[in-house]
Amino acid sequence: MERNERFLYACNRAPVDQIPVWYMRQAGRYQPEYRKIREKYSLMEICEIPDVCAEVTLLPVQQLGVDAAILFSDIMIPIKAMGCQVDIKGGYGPVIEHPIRQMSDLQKLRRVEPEEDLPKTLETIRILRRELKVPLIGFTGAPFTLASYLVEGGPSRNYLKTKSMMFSSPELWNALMDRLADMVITYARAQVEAGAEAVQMFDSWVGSLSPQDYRRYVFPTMKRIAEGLSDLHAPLIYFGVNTAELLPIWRELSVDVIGIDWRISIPEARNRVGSSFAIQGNLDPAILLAPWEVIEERAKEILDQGMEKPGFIFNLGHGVFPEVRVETLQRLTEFVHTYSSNRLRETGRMA
Ligand SMILES: O=C(O)CCc1c2[nH]c(c1CC(=O)O)Cc1[nH]c(c(CC(=O)O)c1CCC(=O)O)Cc1[nH]c(c(CC(=O)O)c1CCC(=O)O)Cc1[nH]c(c(CCC(=O)O)c1CC(=O)O)C2
Repeated sequence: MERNERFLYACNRAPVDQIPVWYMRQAGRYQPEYRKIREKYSLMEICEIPDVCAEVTLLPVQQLGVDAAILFSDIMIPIKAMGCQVDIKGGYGPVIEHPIRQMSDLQKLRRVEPEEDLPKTLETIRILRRELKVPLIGFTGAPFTLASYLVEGGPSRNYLKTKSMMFSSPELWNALMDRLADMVITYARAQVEAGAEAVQMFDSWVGSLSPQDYRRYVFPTMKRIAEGLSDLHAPLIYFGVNTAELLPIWRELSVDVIGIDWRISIPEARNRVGSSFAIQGNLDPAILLAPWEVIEERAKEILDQGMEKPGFIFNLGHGVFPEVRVETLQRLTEFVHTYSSNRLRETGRMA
């Protein structure tokens, strides 16, 4: 089986000869080469220069030998394209100059026309499609997580302003979610048309909601997005942090892959979502700072559980920390491939 096939086979729950692996934030600050590029350009500038953005995206594919590339971008890039002033402050995160707090603020978020509003992103994808030997994953933030930045004005611990809007002004909340959902659908589709072969929706902070509130305030929007993208010929991955209690609801969404963090085991995640999804995850990224023996033991555990059923993609439970060494991820990638191909062969489950 070719290196370029494994990731998409696993997304579709088809048997593979070794477990595919990629890492959230696989291009970024932990790489000396990225830090060097950042001396010259800001994150936003990298995303605006297709050659540089493609180079940054390609770097971990060449360096680590992962089975998929993820477009180098940020969840806030399309928000900027919607006309909202966004700045990304180093070591802090996205900052919104005029947060969305009332109905009239929604005018700041116009409908996106990707070919006009995000031409550099689409051009980057077209370059990557020509240069990559593995599939390219496009991505977008999901409405709750995007709304949390838009309403809070920046990163938050408790999402108090976001939840206040949700609970106290449901009409405004629904209008905001609707507008973001339209963007997600249009943007995901444009990325696939430009050459992305899968799309991951980052709902990083949705685990801050109870299952009842997720059901009431977020699920209808996610259902509309998943249905709106059901004709996309590219697997849809839905990821969030701390979502163990939400998985029984995610079961009702027509996505292909569910991304989980380290707070739930793979067998338990499979119990909760059922057998019609592939699973992606879920090494605690903090473990990458531990001695290799610890990393290997945990990776083995995850692979043994993941390989129990077809449809498993090795990843972290969240993004790579800037403190991680490149060599650690190189060694881990090699380990995932060799250990899983040996085990799949021994157990007769190899494609
Ligand atoms: O804590 C917060 O709320 C702010 C987080 C933050 C965001 N952009 C940011 C920061 C500052 C920072 O990472 O230090 C700013 C940001 N985005 C990114 C980087 C590069 C890096 O982490 O070293 C950085 C650091 C900026 C820098 O270079 O100085 C790039 C980025 N954003 C994102 C991705 C997609 C991915 O993870 O694979 C990627 C990487 C794509 C790739 O590997 O090619 C998506 C993103 N941006 C963001 C979020 C929200 C949640 C989170 O960060 O964990 C998410 C989704 C997620 O990771 O769960 C918001």
